[in-house]
Amino acid sequence: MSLSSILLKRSQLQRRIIAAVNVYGTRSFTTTEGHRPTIVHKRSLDILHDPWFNKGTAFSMTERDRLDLRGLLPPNVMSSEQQIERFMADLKRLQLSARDGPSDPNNLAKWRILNRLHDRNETMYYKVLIDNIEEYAPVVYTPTVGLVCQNYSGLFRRPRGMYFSVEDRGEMMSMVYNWPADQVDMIVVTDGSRILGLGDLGVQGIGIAIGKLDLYVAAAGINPQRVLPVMIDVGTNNEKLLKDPLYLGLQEYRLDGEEYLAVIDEFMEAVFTRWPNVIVQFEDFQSKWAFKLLQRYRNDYRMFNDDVQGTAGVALAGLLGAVRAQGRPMIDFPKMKIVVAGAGSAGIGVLNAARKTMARMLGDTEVAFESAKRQFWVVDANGLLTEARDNIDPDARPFARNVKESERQGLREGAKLVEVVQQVKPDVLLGLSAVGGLFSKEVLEALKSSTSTRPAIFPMSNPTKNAECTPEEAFSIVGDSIIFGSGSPFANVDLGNGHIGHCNQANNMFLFPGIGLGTLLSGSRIVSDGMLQAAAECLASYMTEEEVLKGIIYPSISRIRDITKEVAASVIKEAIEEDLAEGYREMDGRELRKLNEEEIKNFVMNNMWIPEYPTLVYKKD
Ligand SMILES: NC(=O)C1=CN([C@@H]2O[C@H](COP(=O)(O)OP(=O)(O)OC[C@H]3O[C@@H](n4cnc5c(N)ncnc54)[C@H](O)[C@@H]3O)[C@@H](O)[C@H]2O)C=CC1
Ligand SMILES: CC(=O)C(=O)O
Ligand SMILES: [Mg+2]
Repeated sequence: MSLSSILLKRSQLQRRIIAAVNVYGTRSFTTTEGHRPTIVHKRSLDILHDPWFNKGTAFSMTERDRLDLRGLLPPNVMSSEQQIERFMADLKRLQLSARDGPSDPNNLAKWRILNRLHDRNETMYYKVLIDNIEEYAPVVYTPTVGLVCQNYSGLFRRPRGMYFSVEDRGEMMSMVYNWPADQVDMIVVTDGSRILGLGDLGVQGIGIAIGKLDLYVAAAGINPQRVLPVMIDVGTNNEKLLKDPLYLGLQEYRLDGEEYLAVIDEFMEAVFTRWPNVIVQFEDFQSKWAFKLLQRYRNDYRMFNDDVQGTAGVALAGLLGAVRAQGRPMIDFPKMKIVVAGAGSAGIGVLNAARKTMARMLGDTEVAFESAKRQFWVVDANGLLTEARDNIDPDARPFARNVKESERQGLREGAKLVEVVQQVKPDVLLGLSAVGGLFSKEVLEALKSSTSTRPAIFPMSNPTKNAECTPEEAFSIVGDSIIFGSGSPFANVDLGNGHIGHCNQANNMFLFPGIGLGTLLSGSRIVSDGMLQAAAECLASYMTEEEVLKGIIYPSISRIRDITKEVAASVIKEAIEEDLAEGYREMDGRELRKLNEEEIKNFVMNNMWIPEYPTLVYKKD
């Protein structure tokens, strides 16, 4: 369509609006409704990106179908009045200070500025992000992404990603074609049911999928044109959102049981039909579904669950780092006593991975596997988990302590965290409970009697406010020699004696980009346990002895591209060893098998997207 005809169409539209205003006096810009339609020569995202034609969330369902917009907007259709109310509420909120975490009160304002750049110029956005990753990862990712999700109704401007809702049942197979890209490498999908430690945020959880994919681009060099954030809106059980007139999602209770599964099945079938080589990362699904969906799909689709599997690998690397930091060999790992607070998708994932690793180190026998579980004490919302507990969650059952053994240790079913720490004197206290401040003064005091020379404290819950303790609390109460790793970033602590207390970031961001990239480039049809184990081992051995002895057990985020390259190469190597590697593009499985370790790393690096402007030329269709 020529520029002059666009301008003509626009001036026609303008005239019609003016005429409508003249006829109806004070009526708003929706007065074109019911009149002769405006002919547009665009569809899909092109309409949403055109300020003249875009109506955002006000596109009716029939218009969405007519214009190939289905799935490109949150499901709740809003009136123009509601849109303005939402905009004004957000504008007013700007006047309140957007405080998030102790370190930076302006993070939400920074997010808005970065988000506007993201909408205008993706290359520049990613260049800014990559070049300043240490400063802006906490803005596009945890902790600020949590605040963004909580305020998403107000922050929503230009849609990003796809929304599949209950209302789309039976339509998903065709809807996926509304997405403009013929190639999609990476999807991050959430149903919004457990966003970080913030609970059920419904459709607003799309922010977490966007934030994770930002790291896929920044860390793994996945081409931003080939990523797709997805929100599956099956309702919400968040009472506040159910009553909020400005909420963008479906205002009904969450679907459950077979009906829920049918929606996720339909989504998986649709995306793998259009993009057979895509990798789907499941993110922030409530535990109840996280494990079930993983078991349901992992043998048939290229998918993994980041909270269960990515977190497990990162925690395992931290646990092994804690052994090394004591100057002990890694093989001492099976002797560690570990208290885990939180038995949800993340906690159970960590427990399973750590137990398996211990068993492998002890000879990989049934007996070793059985005895390894005795190294763990699990405390959830109901206290210490023992076999005396009613209705134990099947995924947690293997870690329930024997009642008699516990009594001998002075512990009973439901014992408080502080009692468990007092009696067990653990080497490691790890939190995945989502309860801010759970590692209270009393708990940390109790940890002073740890039998370890360097107790490790991992308050891994996100965002910052949900961390089980701060580094200041941990170092000041337990002592200068501790190892500290938190899910969200904290600044190092000045210990006041010329020494620095190092704050590691124990976050799955060090693994998921490499797992995704390695799977993509290996061409494996599944993400195997071996590939995940290889990723974790690579991270565990990445730090030098000297760094580890200083308490630095994870890399700085400024090295995230390098660690991601290493992790991806390990994943590819393992896929080759397991005979799963089918290759990527011109590098088919046979060629891939010929590469040595260095060549695999070069192959990975050469396939990482870098933010540079390409030269553009125009060619008529
Ligand atoms: N650092 C990282 O890379 C990651 C951190 N996480 C964080 O882990 C947290 C938990 O995630 P999920 O396991 O998926 O959540 P979840 O809701 O499935 O599990 C939470 C668990 O904590 C327990 N809990 C609640 N109150 C407790 C208390 N007072 N004492 C001890 N345990 C208590 C619950 O019983 C439940 O077992 C979230 O904050 C999330 O942000 C999750 C994945 C990765
Ligand atoms: C980091 C992450 O995946 C979470 O907190 O859920
Ligand atoms: Mg997560």
